Amino acid sequence: MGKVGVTMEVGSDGVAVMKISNPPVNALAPIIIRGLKDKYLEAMKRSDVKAIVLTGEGGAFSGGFDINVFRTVHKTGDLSALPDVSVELLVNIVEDGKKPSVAAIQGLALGGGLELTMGCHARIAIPRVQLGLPELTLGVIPGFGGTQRLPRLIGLSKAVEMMLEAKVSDELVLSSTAKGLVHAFFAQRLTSKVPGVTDVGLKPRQIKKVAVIGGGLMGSGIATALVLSNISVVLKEINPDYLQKGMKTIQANLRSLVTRGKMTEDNAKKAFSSVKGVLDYSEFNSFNMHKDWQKSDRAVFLQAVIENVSLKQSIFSELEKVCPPHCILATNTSTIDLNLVGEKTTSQDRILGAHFFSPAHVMPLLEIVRTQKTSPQVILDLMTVGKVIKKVPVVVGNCTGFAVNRTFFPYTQGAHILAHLGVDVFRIDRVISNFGMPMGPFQLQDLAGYGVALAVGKEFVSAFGDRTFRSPLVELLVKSGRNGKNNGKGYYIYDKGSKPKPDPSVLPIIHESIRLTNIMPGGKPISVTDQEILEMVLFPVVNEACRVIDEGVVVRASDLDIASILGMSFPKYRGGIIFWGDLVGSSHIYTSLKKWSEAYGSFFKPSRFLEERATKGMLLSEPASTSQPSRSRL
Ligand SMILES: C[C@H](O)CC(=O)SCCNC(=O)CCNC(=O)[C@H](O)C(C)(C)COP(=O)(O)OP(=O)(O)OC[C@H]1O[C@@H](n2cnc3c(N)ncnc32)[C@H](O)[C@@H]1OP(=O)(O)O
Repeated sequence: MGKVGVTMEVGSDGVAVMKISNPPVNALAPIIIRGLKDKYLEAMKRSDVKAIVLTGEGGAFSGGFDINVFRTVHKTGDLSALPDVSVELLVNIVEDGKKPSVAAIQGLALGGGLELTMGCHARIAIPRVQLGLPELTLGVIPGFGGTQRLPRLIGLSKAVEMMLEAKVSDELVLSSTAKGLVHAFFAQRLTSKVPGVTDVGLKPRQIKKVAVIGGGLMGSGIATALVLSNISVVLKEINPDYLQKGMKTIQANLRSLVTRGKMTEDNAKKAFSSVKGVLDYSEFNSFNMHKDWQKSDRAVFLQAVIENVSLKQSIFSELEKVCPPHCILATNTSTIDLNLVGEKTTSQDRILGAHFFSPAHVMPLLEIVRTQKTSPQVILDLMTVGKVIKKVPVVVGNCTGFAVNRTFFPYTQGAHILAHLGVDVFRIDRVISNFGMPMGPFQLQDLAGYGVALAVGKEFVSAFGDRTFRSPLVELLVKSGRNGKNNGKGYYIYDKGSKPKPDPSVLPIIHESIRLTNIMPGGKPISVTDQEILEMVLFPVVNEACRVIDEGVVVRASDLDIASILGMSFPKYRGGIIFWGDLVGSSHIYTSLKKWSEAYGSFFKPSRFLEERATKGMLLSEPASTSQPSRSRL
């Protein structure tokens, strides 16, 4: 770890080279800002200094203002922790200074880092530097004068305006949006720290090749993600037709990136040429035998076949016979128990789940599911593959639905209960999308297809029967010839080229389901506000998230925040499901759920963890005290 501070060396030519040092990205922490001020004042005073070159240590200029300070301000509400950089340092000292400053940029200059360069009198950069003002992604605006200088690159006469800017910036720092986004920034980085895996001195091994078994929607999406990051793929299918279909899907995925200007034709061709289609395992035993490979290199065998336990079991048994013993055996599954999948092998230590979200080459989350037997090295290796292919890997324990699907199964359930209590499905969808989800639960069901809803529903009924709402609605929809977006008819009508439109002809089917389930109190629709609709859909999700934390399915509560943002598109600016739950307050969530469980049944019953947190007035995100027995599945 380099020394944190600002250094200055004055050459015989009268140029003072000032270097910001705060590894890894030279964030502008208060100590750096103080250092800059001191060194600048010294440079201005010294007669041997004629000009200043401002740069950063270790290959980067600066990644911007230290985001940890925002966190402190969010905790305390005290804005005085924010130093006055825009006027005091940049206008009065740097810009107004009598000696010229040149910013020498390498690596990156982001946010406050870039604004610092704008305050200098000139800027020089090496090619391929990363420049940007990403403040909005944290819910704040460039607060060091960047909004003024960037358009004009001059700001002396605009000092007053800049101060007003500074005022808006201060207000935004305290907004719940900034709090949520800053939380998400750190929560995302924390997912890469997994106790017992990333802190025990293990080194990730290079993965150069992945065999993907199954070229359906998921398999071809995963293969696309891999070749996009230069990992070569052997795609195995069971017959030439399926194989050709899989290869075509990969090609189409790549072509759509070219069409959208995200990659060049040449690169797409190169990527496609690193997929090899095969129909048997004959190629697999030569994996890791390549002459260029180090002993420590590994290959991953990833099965992306349909959710069928015996099929997954037999594939792993076959793989165990044909592939070298140090290869990793992963399976893409969204719900199936991993202990079961590995049961018929003696390779449990190298078996783990790689749950990609569809479309796999687009969605950023990779849920890595470990069992009690998976070795830390194998987990670390798959985390590394995840990062290489630009996913955010979140390591979770084994249970039905793992972290994301399990936490979110009550989302659709709550919406269905409301519909059967007589609340309009389109109103429910509107309320939920106004909250910030990209679409409501009914439209989401249309998008995922009813086959998925029925299959996943069965898994949850058998695992969590005590809190599953069973209704015949989806079956009735299928019987009436609807299959959601797949066939253009669901709760909504899907006409090519136009937005989904609510379909009034679905209402009689819903009424039939209401009649069959008969849960409306006194046979009459309940009357609820939009706020109650929101809470009746989302509080059960928070409740299940509490169980997931309590059972140790996730390393820490904030991992669920990231999993909910990246896997379920929970609004990032709300910080994730647990962060939002804490903003709302465990006590309000608990009392509401209790009231609804008395009125509408056990689906709403508050979990033990929620009850305890509410009673003790503790945050849901607070780690359990060490005196409590560990129930971890990790
Ligand atoms: C008033 C001003 O206008 C306001 C501002 O300047 S707000 C800040 C604007 N700057 C930003 O938003 C940049 C945020 N940082 C990033 O996008 C990325 O970290 C990056 C592109 C700089 C580097 O990415 P990458 O190489 O993948 O490394 P990454 O893991 O993200 O970061 C490395 C470490 O630096 C930390 N870090 C990065 N930027 C930071 C910052 N601005 N403040 C504090 N810590 C920061 C990360 O938390 C991480 O810490 P960890 O190792 O303890 O987890």
